[in-house]
Amino acid sequence: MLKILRESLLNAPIVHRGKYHYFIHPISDGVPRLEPELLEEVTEHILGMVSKDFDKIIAIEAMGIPLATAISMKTGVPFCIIRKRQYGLEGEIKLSQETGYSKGELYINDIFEGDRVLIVDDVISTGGTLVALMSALEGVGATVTDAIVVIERGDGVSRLKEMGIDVKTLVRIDVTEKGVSIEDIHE
Ligand SMILES: O=P(O)(O)OC[C@H]1O[C@H](OP(=O)(O)OP(=O)(O)O)[C@H](O)[C@@H]1O
Ligand SMILES: Nc1nc2[nH]cnc2c(=O)[nH]1
Repeated sequence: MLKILRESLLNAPIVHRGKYHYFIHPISDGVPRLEPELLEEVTEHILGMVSKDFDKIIAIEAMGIPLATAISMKTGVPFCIIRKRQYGLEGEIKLSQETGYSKGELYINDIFEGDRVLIVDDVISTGGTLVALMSALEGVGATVTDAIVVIERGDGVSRLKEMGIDVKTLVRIDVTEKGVSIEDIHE
């Protein structure tokens, strides 16, 4: 299980963003090319981890989008993208996103009180993005049925756990200048 994901992570190149060792992988970057077999392996696995019914899928721009598209087509459930662009629609919510290597704004549209949402994303690292997103969704009155992220690095998952938020991941990795190593994989 997750054989293609495992192999592709072990072959991922590393680049430096300041002091941050940034791995490059089809699921988190769309580079090298994302083969349909890998997308199929990962999205099937995500669906096997879902614990409750949901009526919207939420994906964070950019690399949550291929995951949400594939899950939407498999389930028939629509997806909303949390965008880095402001639209100025009524009810739009602005979030500040801070990762290990970037800062910026995200905008939520078309999520309302009572929505039952599945969050999917490619990577969790510091957890900053999900902390901001979860608190905004709570403010709206939406219920997060599951938050599932493919690749985990750093302490984001434990940081969210301390706040009472459970995030499921498929694989936990460590990244050094030499490359990616796999610490734990959800078989
Ligand atoms: O746990 P954190 O430290 O908050 O990092 C996780 C975020 O970093 C990546 O997004 P990025 O802003 O790089 O966007 P991308 O999908 O456009 O590459 C990833 O898609 C997560 O949204
Ligand atoms: N592609 C990629 N996305 C990330 N998001 C948070 N950390 C990383 C990383 O090292 N690589």
